[in-house]
Amino acid sequence: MTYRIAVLPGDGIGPEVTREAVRVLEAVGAAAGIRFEFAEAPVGGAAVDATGDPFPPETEQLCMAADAILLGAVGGPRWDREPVPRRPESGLLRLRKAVGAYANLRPVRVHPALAGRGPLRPEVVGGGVDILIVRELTGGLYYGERGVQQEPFGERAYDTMVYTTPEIERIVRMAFQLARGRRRRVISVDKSNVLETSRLWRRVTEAVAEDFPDVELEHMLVDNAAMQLVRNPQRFDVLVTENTFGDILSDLGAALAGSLGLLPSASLGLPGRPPLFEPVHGSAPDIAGRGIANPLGAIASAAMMLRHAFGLQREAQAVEEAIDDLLAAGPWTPDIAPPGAPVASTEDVGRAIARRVRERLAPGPLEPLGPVAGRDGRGTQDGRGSQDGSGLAGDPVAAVWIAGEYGFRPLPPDEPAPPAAAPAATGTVRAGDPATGASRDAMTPDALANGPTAAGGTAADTATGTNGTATRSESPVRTPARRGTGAGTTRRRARARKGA
Ligand SMILES: NC(=O)c1ccc[n+]([C@@H]2O[C@H](COP(=O)([O-])OP(=O)(O)OC[C@H]3O[C@@H](n4cnc5c(N)ncnc54)[C@H](O)[C@@H]3O)[C@@H](O)[C@H]2O)c1
Ligand SMILES: CC(C)[C@H](C(=O)O)[C@@H](O)C(=O)O
Ligand SMILES: [Mg+2]
Repeated sequence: MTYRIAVLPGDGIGPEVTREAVRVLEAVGAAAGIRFEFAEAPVGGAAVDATGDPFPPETEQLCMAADAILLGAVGGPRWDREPVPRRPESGLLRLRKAVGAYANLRPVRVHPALAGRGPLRPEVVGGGVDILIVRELTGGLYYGERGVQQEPFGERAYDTMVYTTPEIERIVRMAFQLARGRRRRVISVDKSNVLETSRLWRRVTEAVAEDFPDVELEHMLVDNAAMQLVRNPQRFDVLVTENTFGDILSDLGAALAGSLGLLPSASLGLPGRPPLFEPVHGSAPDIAGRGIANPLGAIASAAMMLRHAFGLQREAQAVEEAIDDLLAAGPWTPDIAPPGAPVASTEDVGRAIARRVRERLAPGPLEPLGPVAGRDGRGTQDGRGSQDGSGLAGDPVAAVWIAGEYGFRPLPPDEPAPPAAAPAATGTVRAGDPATGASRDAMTPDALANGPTAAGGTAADTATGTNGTATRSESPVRTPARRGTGAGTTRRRARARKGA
């Protein structure tokens, strides 16, 4: 089995951290006998310089032919005055849209060794902060109509935030599914005291929650959420929110973790499209070229790729454990080094992780890895997919995604995950995989992106049954029995377990 990885290093520290992530993947491949095929292409400012386009067609083709995409970062002052189509960030937004990467998972954990090293007191961030930010990534302000107009008094600029029921439903549903593999708490963050999109967000979230009586739902206004994340981060398990709020709150999460350089992300998307993995940070022009960027966010993103794109649980766990070891014992880049400790380079850290990964995955008698629960609450006893060997059922993310491939129909709480792919060796969990029998056309990107159809239906009307044949079904979003609580309130709703 060969896994094809499109590598888009991008700008600034992007190439520096991506190099180390690739080094670690190569170590995984060599130690575990897995073949990764890397193909590099420019994106962002580098692509503007090379071709005049921040997301050139050749890069798009490479991405579409890949099993997964690893991206560094884009942007920098050099391109800040470029017109919008030539801005590096436009390239990233086009890439995310092209692969339909609507679900951006940004885990925020505070490693015990770093609890006192960030800006917050150890008593605030110690004691097990483990948050999964689920950020909607292909809608909202980022993709709404925008413009600048000349007026007699000067200029008038506008951006618009648009969300449709299906766009909200699919991301919220994924958040609930993910919560089931964790502490079963969802905090949905919005601004429903002001924004119409947020009021729709709340209504749809309430409706989706009806299908998850075993998961506790709380709504929180985004301004309060920012404060609560700093005051009491242990309170959060899964935080689901729209695009802009998720962008801002995840950088705040980085301050909890100790450094922006630590945070990884996985962006999962539409059937038949490759998922995207990138650190949360940007191109960090202030430290670019100095070899001191922290590569752990990029390396942890590679670990998420192993798990979510390829179903390689054991290998992902080996990388994550190597990161944990290193956070405790060093070497550390300057952003996380304890006072007085020698500081290491980006490359030193990458090499140290690669060495630890090789040791962990070396052939020979292995120590039992034990349950993997912890990081996102995923994993199984054998550390490689589900215990029945299906390779997917033990992984809530994969299961959710598969559910999505079948048309984002409601997955009733007690219903087992849909048929899983053949054993982990079959690799990718994307739809269209012959192993799953799923149709690549299970749900068209247009239907998902555009929401309600002219006929008044929703994208869910074209849902596809588990046998891969097209069926018509009602919209999975029901009219909520109870509406959101309206302006300015935060409400907690605890639900009893079904049948309990
Ligand atoms: N996904 C992306 O590609 C992405 C994300 C954010 C920002 N950007 C772009 O990056 C450029 C710079 O933006 P910014 O300065 O606001 O944000 P940034 O994330 O690049 O940097 C913010 C701060 O965090 C530090 N930092 C970031 N990554 C680090 C790492 N790996 N190790 C150590 N320190 C790290 C930087 O030195 C800086 O002080 C802009 O052009 C922006 O648009 C791109
Ligand atoms: C560079 C920018 C477009 C991007 C975003 O806002 O999504 C970045 O801030 C991120 O968090 O990935
Ligand atoms: Mg950001």
